Amino acid sequence: MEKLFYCSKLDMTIGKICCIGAGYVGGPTCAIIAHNCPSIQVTVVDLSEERIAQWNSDRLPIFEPGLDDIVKGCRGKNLFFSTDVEKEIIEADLIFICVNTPTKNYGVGKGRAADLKYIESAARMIATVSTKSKIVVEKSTVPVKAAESIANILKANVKPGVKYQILSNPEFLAEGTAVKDLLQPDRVLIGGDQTPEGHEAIQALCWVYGHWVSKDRIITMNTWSSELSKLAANAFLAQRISSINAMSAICESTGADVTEVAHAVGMDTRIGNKFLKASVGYGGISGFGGSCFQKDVLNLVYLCECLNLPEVAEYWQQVININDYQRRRFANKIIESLFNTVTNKNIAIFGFAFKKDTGDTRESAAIYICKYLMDEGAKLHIYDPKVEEKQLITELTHPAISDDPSRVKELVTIHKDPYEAANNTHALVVCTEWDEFINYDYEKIYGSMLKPAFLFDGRIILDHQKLMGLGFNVITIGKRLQRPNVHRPYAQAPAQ
Ligand SMILES: NC(=O)C1=CN([C@@H]2O[C@H](COP(=O)(O)OP(=O)(O)OC[C@H]3O[C@@H](n4cnc5c(N)ncnc54)[C@H](O)[C@@H]3O)[C@@H](O)[C@H]2O)C=CC1
Ligand SMILES: O=C(O)[C@H]1O[C@H](OP(=O)(O)OP(=O)(O)OC[C@H]2O[C@@H](n3ccc(=O)[nH]c3=O)[C@H](O)[C@@H]2O)[C@H](O)[C@@H](O)[C@@H]1O
Repeated sequence: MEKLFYCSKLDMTIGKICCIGAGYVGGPTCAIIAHNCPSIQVTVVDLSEERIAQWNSDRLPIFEPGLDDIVKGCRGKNLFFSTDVEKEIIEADLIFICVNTPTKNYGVGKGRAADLKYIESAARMIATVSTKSKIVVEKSTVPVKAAESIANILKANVKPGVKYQILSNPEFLAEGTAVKDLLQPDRVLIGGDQTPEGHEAIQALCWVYGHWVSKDRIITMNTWSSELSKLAANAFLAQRISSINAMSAICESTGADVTEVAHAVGMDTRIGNKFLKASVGYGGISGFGGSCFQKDVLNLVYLCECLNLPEVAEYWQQVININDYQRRRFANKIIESLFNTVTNKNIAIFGFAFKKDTGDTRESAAIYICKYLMDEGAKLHIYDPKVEEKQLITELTHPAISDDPSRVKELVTIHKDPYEAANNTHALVVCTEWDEFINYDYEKIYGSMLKPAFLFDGRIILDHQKLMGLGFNVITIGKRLQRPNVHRPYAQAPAQ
């Protein structure tokens, strides 16, 4: 049996880990810890009975390639899912706070600041029930100095003999590749107090990750640097996507091809090709989606404003503005191409998840494309291989998307088969880069559509020349396509 890590300053051994929040991060992260650390008992708790029941069932609440096998391999041995939040907190030596931190939709900072109410309630719960010392690890993405608030809540309510150390350990996994990202992380980041007690807590968490991550990939620093590094990393990634999307607009007006531009730029080793080529291929449609980029960049903008750094806030706000612009631009292009009206036209939507290999729809570009088309009265026929019907309807009937749920019902049909979705439509819009879309029988699809048949490839994944050969009018991002053998001169700059 492995010797467990003993923290002399807190007088405890790391034998039990509890994770508060059984979501996209808490579930996979703890499954990987349990898989790699058989001597540690890991329990993931959540207030949602439905979510915990799903984690304990054959159908996990989230789709992540490779996750099923890992969960099934350790569930019931050293990995548990429970709604008994209090009991698990009491027993744990180390607690991950992995709750959601959405953008605030009320009060001060509405629409920009991170809503920390779930973090605070988790911290208060720990403070209320703990009867022994603990290391509390902030894994949720938070504004800088949030760990200080957690520490203040814990210390203000501390029981005699109980001590706490607070660490920041932000998560960098991406959905769809969570298992790979967790098993082979680029880096694990741990921030803590620069005191002997803080260093020991940092070492305890390094020991946990050290079971499968090599030492040179585990970096430690002060808490505030760690918190800011997470926001900075997401802001840099989002900025790259907005940069290439801004270029895509120039490409469409000049005859340049954004794929070629991204290739040329990305060959510079100082710049690198990641999140450039993909941004054209994956994010081209309408900028970035997903639960985090927008929320975290907005969170950074708000932080800058609070710190009285308006120029810095404005700089990062532009990343969001370009993303919004890209979304709108693509929807407008669909409407313009369809002879400036989509009212009562049938439009097939291929893909609703915010990226491939996930069923997550949060902030998905497809939601906004659907919204803009529904606003114009288009009839949508949606197909996604992983998104559940209930989830899809919840997104489209959200008050920010539609103020009339009955109208959504009238305009939207959800299909289980892509060929059915495309049948009798005026246009087909690819919104997610699912691999299966590449190999469909487009000849069959073309044959079943109304003519002229339009195909809008928002992810730049299809063979455009082949599709045009079949008869489709193909429109994509960052490139003007010409029908084979048809000569169209480039647009000239407007006359002075
Ligand atoms: N989704 C992602 O790919 C990534 C997310 N993050 C960050 O990780 C955090 C969690 O994100 P997700 O897992 O996506 O969120 P999620 O919404 O999927 O999961 C959060 C869970 O916490 C539960 N919860 C909230 N308050 C609770 C409480 N007091 N007690 C027990 N359970 C509670 C909710 O019921 C929910 O199931 C966020 O801060 C996010 O920014 C970081 C990296 C990647
Ligand atoms: O904090 C988070 O939540 C996570 O956010 C992103 O992960 P995720 O949102 O799951 O997925 P990404 O692969 O980053 O894609 C985000 C969005 O950007 C788009 N994208 C991605 C890459 C690209 O080059 N261009 C582009 O538009 C995707 O289509 C998607 O809509 C980061 O990649 C993770 O490191 C981070 O941990």
